[in-house]
Amino acid sequence: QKDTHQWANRNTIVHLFEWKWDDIADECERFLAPKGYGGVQVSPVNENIIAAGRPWWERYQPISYKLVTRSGNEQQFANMVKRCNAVGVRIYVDVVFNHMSADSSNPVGTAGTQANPLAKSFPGVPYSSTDFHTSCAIQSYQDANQVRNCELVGLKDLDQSNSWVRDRIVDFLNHLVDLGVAGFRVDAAKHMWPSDLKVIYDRINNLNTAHGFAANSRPFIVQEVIDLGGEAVSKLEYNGMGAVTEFKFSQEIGGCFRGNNALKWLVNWGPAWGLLPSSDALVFVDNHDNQRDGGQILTYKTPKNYKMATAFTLAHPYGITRIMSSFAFNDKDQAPPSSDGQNILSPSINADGTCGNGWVCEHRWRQMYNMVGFKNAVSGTGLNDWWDNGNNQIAFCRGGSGFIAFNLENYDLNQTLQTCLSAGTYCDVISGSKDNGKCTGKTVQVGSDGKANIYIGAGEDDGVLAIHKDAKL
Ligand SMILES: O=C(/C=C/c1ccc(O)c(O)c1)N[C@@H](Cc1ccc(O)cc1)C(=O)NCCCOc1c(-c2ccc(O)c(O)c2)oc2cc(O)cc(O)c2c1=O
Repeated sequence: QKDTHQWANRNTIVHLFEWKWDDIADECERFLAPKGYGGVQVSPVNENIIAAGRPWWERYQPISYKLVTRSGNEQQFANMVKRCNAVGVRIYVDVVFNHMSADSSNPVGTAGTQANPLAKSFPGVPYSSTDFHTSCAIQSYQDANQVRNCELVGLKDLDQSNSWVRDRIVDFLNHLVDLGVAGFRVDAAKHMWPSDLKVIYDRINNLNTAHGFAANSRPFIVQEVIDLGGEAVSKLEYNGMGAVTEFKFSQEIGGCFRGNNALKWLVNWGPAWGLLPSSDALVFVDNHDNQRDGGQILTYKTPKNYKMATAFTLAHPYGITRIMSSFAFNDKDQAPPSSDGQNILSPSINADGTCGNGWVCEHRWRQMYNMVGFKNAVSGTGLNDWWDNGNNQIAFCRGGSGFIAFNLENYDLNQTLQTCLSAGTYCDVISGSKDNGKCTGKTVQVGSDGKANIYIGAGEDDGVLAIHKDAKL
């Protein structure tokens, strides 16, 4: 089921990776709702293994479906969902039900539950060995059967065709729907049979009307399918049942905004690039996993290019957009910020609205939240009036509601361009904001012909200029 977002013009999701429930609730009220974010993807809510050094990926090793993690307990989770829904910010839960944890000596979970992965014994659910596939290692991603029926890096592989397993998963998901969540990000969907997933999705209840959802609303499902081509399993096996993470988006947009592929080629950005149909594609510049992979993927570590790629992602009509909000890391396994090695440290909020305590809070960067406002302002329009200089300067309109220009050349962009906007004075929402009736950054004068002089210096911080109807003086 593909459910249209509750608000056609508030549909950008932010992944508040590793944030605690109480902090997310605060962020919904003080920042996300006022800035027009539509939803939050939260880290896994179910009990996970306690691994040495508390690496971020320990949350992807389930011990049970008890709602107790380092982000908080069930009461705190329920409270967060209630507070965020109350201000129109939806909650999407990262659910891990392809597998349970990998082998480790007498592991304990974040709710204090014991397990014996070697014996495929997880009494906290309970699961026992008959609920798992016979152990085999995934040796080839060219064999679709191995990818689904064997163990991903030693993680005990649940058999979703087994009715006991299906019941436990459905109960887990329906418990979350009852608490008011709007949908799910299905981890490692590639490793589960589409037919089994379909049965499970169809058994999820309609969203809880007590939380403001219209009657008969279906959960919004995003399926994590890492498919860059060349594997036996295809993203096209999953996009009939819900949205799918489009990793090719990340890859290609990184190449373009690193300067490895001219921006002018983005004129036909979308399915023509081998990407999923727009309404099926969950798109992002980086995610919690590939931001650690290096390569083409852009991250907060290269801020100018990252802001340009994010601005393009939010300005372009293609896909369902998700913003990554990270904690700073050097080592790829690094744990989220902590002052005692056990508890997660809350982000601090600086006077200028940025975060401290090791949290990057990309979603709080002006260039990001102002582009969420741009995306909301241009809702319902297409892309028109594309312009480029034949290389790394591009610009386009969104109907008569918005205009954006990019300069990735090592020389200035200084052109009179068609902005498609009505005559007047506009604030550039990249170099500043419209604040109390004035522009804190650049001002753009649009003439009665819709044209304006657009200037983006080669050395500027951001390489983008964006104006829209809600940023008009
Ligand atoms: O790097 C990691 C964790 C990565 C990871 C975690 C969650 C995700 O949603 C994800 O996409 C990746 N984990 C480290 C450490 C690790 C963890 C567990 C383990 O048994 C062994 C090692 C690592 O080096 N992992 C091996 C390479 C990454 O291989 C993983 C993939 C994965 C990577 C590429 C693919 O094309 C693909 O289909 C799956 O998905 C996971 C999903 C999980 O739910 C839990 C996992 O441990 C993993 C996972 O290890």
